[in-house]
Amino acid sequence: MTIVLTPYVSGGAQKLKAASQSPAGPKHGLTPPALDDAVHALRCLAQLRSKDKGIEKYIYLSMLKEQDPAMFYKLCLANMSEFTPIIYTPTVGDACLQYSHIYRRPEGLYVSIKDKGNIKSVISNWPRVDEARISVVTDGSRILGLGDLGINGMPISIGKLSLYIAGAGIRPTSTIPICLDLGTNNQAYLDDPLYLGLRERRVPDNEMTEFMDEFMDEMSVAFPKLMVQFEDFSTDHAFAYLERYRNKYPVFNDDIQGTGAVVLSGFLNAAKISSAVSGRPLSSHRILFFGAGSAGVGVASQLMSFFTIQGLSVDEARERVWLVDSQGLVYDARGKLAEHKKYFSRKDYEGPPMKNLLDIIDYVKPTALLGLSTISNAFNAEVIRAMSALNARPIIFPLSNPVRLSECTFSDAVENSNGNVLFASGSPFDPIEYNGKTLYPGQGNNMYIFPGLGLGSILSRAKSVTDTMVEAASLGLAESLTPEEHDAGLLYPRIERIREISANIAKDVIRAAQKAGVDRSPELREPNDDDVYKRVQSKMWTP
Ligand SMILES: NC(=O)C1=CN([C@@H]2O[C@H](COP(=O)(O)OP(=O)(O)OC[C@H]3O[C@@H](n4cnc5c(N)ncnc54)[C@H](O)[C@@H]3O)[C@@H](O)[C@H]2O)C=CC1
Ligand SMILES: CC(=O)C(=O)O
Ligand SMILES: [Mg+2]
Repeated sequence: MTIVLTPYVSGGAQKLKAASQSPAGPKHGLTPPALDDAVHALRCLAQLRSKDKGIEKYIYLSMLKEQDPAMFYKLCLANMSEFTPIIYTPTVGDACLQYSHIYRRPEGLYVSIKDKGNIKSVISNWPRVDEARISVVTDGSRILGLGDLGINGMPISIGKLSLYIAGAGIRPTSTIPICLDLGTNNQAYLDDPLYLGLRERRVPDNEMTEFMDEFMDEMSVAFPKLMVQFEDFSTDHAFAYLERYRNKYPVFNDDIQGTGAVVLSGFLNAAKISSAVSGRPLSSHRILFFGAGSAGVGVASQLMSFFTIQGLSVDEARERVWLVDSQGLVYDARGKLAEHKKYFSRKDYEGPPMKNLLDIIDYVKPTALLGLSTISNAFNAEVIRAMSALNARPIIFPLSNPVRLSECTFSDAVENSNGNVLFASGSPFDPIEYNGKTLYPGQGNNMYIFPGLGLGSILSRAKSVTDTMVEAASLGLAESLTPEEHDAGLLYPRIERIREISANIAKDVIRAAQKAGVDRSPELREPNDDDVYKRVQSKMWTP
């Protein structure tokens, strides 16, 4: 097995660019006479905007990032709401689906099951330009809502790290995108002559766990200051490996914890608006989850703290949550349940299986409906109308990605709720004009959380990522709305402010790490919050 790796910052074109420059300025003759950085930025944007298809824009930006990372990140930061749907969801979903076909060059670390027993030497091939601080690791088994994409999952690790760099100022050379190749059960890829991964079905769990133990151990030895973000592992493995490693290494699972944190934050802001209209106490909200996988259960667990903050006991908080999976309402009397669904399984329903979402809404009478099911249009007009009949301001969050799997669109939610919906989706939708008013959709995506959570964990040198650190990230995000954003009815801050938001979240995460006693940066313990915030900002890499 040949392992080839080159960090994307050292491509051939970049070497040519370096050769064309000296500290005193461009070497005469190696660049066009009128090349100017500010004008070139406009040229790059024009080239990007001249492309019709999302995937072409993705390829263009991917090349720009390799050739001129500073220009890429400068443009990204200046145009966040235009760039994120290209480098991240939804277009990154297409890039994953087609990765083996659009592949140009290696962009991360590929570790395969064939390397078991020899992972140390594979990792040692990673070029050490800077000390690695953050790695996003996927096994490609559940990429967004697109299923098992095998090695084609690599762009998700790359995309998340681009957001770490843009959104939290992590140095590009301190990041490692990783895709683990443990085979794939995707028959179309196994049959595809261009497929870049192992042409084998996924290995059994015991073999995977031996591999993961070796991988995590060697990573921690090779990169002692590294923080690992697990991404898009299929649900059973997502829970299992988070539990297995979370007290041993600095690691978190973005789909369980990052999603939990971002949804808690948006839910807090939505519930306050909804309760102000209905007069209903915050503690009496009733939350129906459509989808009970890693994301659904991760969010449900995080939302427990919404209720415990209002003074409910843990048992009372659990009573405010109902789960629905592909078999319908999740309840004990239904029979055998997957381990991760048991905690929220209802004990107070013993009737026949309840499958129809309208029937379930009629039974539960939810104030909030959250979709993490990958089923597009599951929240159809009737469902939205049923939620609107129950609530003056219904909370409806279709959170599945990419956008074509969203449980409903923003315009459907607005139309069928007469403009009253409190809305957040996983992938972005455009604002809508409704009755002479501009309505803005929230984007309830973990991209608001992981950059700040990662940065705070790195700067505090956290030994592990505690639940209190994740909760701090969530509450920090909820509190970061400006008065203008509140007045515009936003549930999340504008993405253009991502650096300021990430710095604030990082400060709160550092404080939580200190409280939990898992920090290893004593120099951050003495300064007050303002000074910690300034130190965080001063550590951010700026293109
Ligand atoms: N907005 C965000 O930041 C995030 C969104 N997600 C999205 O959440 C979705 C789910 O992710 P996971 O939980 O990891 O996947 P999963 O595959 O583990 O879970 C899907 C769940 O939906 C249920 N389901 C499937 N068909 C159904 C049907 N017809 N009716 C009712 N329930 C049905 C399944 O039983 C399962 O419980 C994905 O689309 C993913 O992109 C995941 C993480 C973050
Ligand atoms: C956003 C994300 O992490 C997901 O859809 O899996
Ligand atoms: Mg994910």
